[in-house]
Amino acid sequence: MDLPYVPPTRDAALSQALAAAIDNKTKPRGSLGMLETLAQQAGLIQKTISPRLQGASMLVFAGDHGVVDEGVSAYPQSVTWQMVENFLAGGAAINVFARQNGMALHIVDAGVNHDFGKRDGLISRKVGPGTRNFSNTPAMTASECDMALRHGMALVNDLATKVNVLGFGEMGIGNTTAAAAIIHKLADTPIADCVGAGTGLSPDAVLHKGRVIEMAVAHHAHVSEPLDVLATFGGFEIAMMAGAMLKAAEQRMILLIDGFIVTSALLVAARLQPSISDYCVFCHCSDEHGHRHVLEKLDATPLLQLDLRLGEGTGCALALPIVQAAVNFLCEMATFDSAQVSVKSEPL
Ligand SMILES: O=C(O)c1ccc[n+]([C@@H]2O[C@H](COP(=O)([O-])O)[C@@H](O)[C@H]2O)c1
Ligand SMILES: Cc1cc2nc[nH]c2cc1C
Repeated sequence: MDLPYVPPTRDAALSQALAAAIDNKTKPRGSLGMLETLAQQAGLIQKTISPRLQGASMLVFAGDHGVVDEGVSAYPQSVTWQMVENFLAGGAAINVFARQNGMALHIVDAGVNHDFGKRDGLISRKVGPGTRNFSNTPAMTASECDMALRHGMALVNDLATKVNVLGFGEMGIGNTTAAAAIIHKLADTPIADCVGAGTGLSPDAVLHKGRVIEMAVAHHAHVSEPLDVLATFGGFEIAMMAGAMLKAAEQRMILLIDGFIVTSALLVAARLQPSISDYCVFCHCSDEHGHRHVLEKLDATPLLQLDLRLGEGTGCALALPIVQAAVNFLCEMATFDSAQVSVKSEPL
């Protein structure tokens, strides 16, 4: 399959022009901290010293996981479709935060084990009724994985003319187990550092979850290529996100990365197109045990630390105003010249 090419955003001359524009604003040098880094990043992504946010959308991908048969989640699989209904009714946390911050919300059925029928507001891209249990068989076939990636790319193609900021969220009971296995394989992170409580497992149950992953990884010991790892351990929502992310970066959008599961999809994309990280804002560090470790492997500095562990893209919706502030200060703040403020500090 032809995957999108994602070029690095590196541009020494533009970077210098952005730094000069940022330093000319009426503030002590560097005093807007990470907002300055974000302003630089947005400028490099959009190839301009005056980046603009045209609009922001949130894509929430839902999928089910056969590995829940091993008792790896605190909640039953039916919660996946029930939460999709909640998204459609506007009552979930992501609905509240997206509304608050003016993000259009799109809910995608990537592979939920439920027949929703034809529903207003639900984007139906069901690859199958959930993945297979990866303890004893690959979660999906190569062609299912391919289909999920393609759907993700096509969805973003349709959005690319309308918005230039895209948040990624997910819903899927069992998906922290899939994400942990992917991260272990692709970031070479020890299983113990990838496994966490997910929706709220007890410490004993977390140990059991770790053993399930250990045995599955041993069963599929020969698997190592990113797309094979994705097909063997992933979920339809994770694969669709990976495709969507690659297309979004190709289209030079700003990608808002949520928590543990979204980062596992990004890791797959980054193993295929390493420069994709240039386009990513890592919105928060999740309370899920492994997130900190994978962020470190990606050399990513998360914007927020709020002890969230919900998913749904909630971290993206909460971080969006910070990204907006970064772009706004660069475009709207007065310069030392225009405001006639002295550039040099007084000698002490
Ligand atoms: O985003 C995160 O960091 C995160 C951390 C823990 C849990 N979740 C959410 O919880 C669900 C997966 O948890 P689990 O225990 O069923 O694997 C799934 O719907 C995720 O959106 C999300
Ligand atoms: C209720 C509930 C809501 C969620 N949202 C994302 N993952 C979730 C898991 C549960 C269990």
